[in-house]
Amino acid sequence: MKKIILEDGTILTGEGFGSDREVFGEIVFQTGMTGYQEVMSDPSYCGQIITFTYPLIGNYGVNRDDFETIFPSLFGVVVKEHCEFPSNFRNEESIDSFLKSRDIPGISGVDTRYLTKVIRKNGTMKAMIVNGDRDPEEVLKKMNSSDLPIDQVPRVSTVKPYVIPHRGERIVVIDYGIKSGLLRAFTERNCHITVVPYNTSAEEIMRQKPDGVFLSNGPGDPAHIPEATATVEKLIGKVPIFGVCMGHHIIARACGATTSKLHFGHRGVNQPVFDVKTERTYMTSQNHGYSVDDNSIMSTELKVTEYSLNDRTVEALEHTKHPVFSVQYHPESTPGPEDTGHLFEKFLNNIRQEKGVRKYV
Ligand SMILES: NC(=O)CC[C@H](N)C(=O)O
Repeated sequence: MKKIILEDGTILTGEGFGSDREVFGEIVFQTGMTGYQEVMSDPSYCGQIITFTYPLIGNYGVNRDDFETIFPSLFGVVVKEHCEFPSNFRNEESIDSFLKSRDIPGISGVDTRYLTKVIRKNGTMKAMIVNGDRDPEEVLKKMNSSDLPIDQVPRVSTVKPYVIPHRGERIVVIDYGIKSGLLRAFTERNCHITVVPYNTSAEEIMRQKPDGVFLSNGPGDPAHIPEATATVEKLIGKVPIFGVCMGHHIIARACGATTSKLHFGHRGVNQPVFDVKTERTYMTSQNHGYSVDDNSIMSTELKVTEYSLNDRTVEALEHTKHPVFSVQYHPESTPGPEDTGHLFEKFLNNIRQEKGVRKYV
């Protein structure tokens, strides 16, 4: 028997699966009905324990193709039921065996509907998955005196630069914890990619003579990587820039806007966003716990171009003077809808316009 114990005193019991280790992290919920493999391997979940709201997880197994990173960094998994005998032509292993091999603990048999309501009401918070015989009072005491990690980006960013060669546009990707899906979006478009660590200087980036700079997704609070903001501040006006999720936060902060923590975040694959110029609604894939403060945009050179239809939070920004834009959501999907894949073409168009070359069609 295992227990999941929340900072607010909520205790739920279940059966352990995956690694047998005890774990401490931030409890969040994810509402996607499919895509658990991509979610479990998305580096933006580093430091978090994910509650899947869909009641059956693992039914189509885990395959070799759908990983978003080689070394998953999420801290734990909470499910209603995990499937022990997956069935799919791509299936290679069960999520139990996958989580065991990566030393990530899970707990099943939990009333995830109730747990999600608790998180929705009280916000994301500290939590521990522990063995059933542990004294909850002791666990709570330990939890209250421990801090959640703040070094997630250094943990998941690449340590050394690497190149994915191609003949197309030369893109420097700043890696705050990049998903493979984003790299694939660029390689599919024949871009020559140089991936650099999160703390690479603006001078070093410009030395690569990039046609454009892409700022990736990544875990944790953007305020914890001030060096990234300082770098992007220097790059704005020198080169076209596109940012996604953490990259969106960094662009906002580099332009003088502020970011803050959401009560329970957006994590799922059917998050509607509204484009104020075209009046179109897009379904998007999202995974974030922070957002850009709308009222901080007025005093910057940015404008808000899209809003969330769920809670009116800022979903996209555009610079009014330079070819710099960003989105809060994931245009690469994986998992989720592909409504906004055209944003990669928009970035390449910005690059070609800067270079005076014909438009990308
Ligand atoms: N997916 C992301 O890049 C998430 C950005 C940031 N870590 C947040 O939680 O808001």
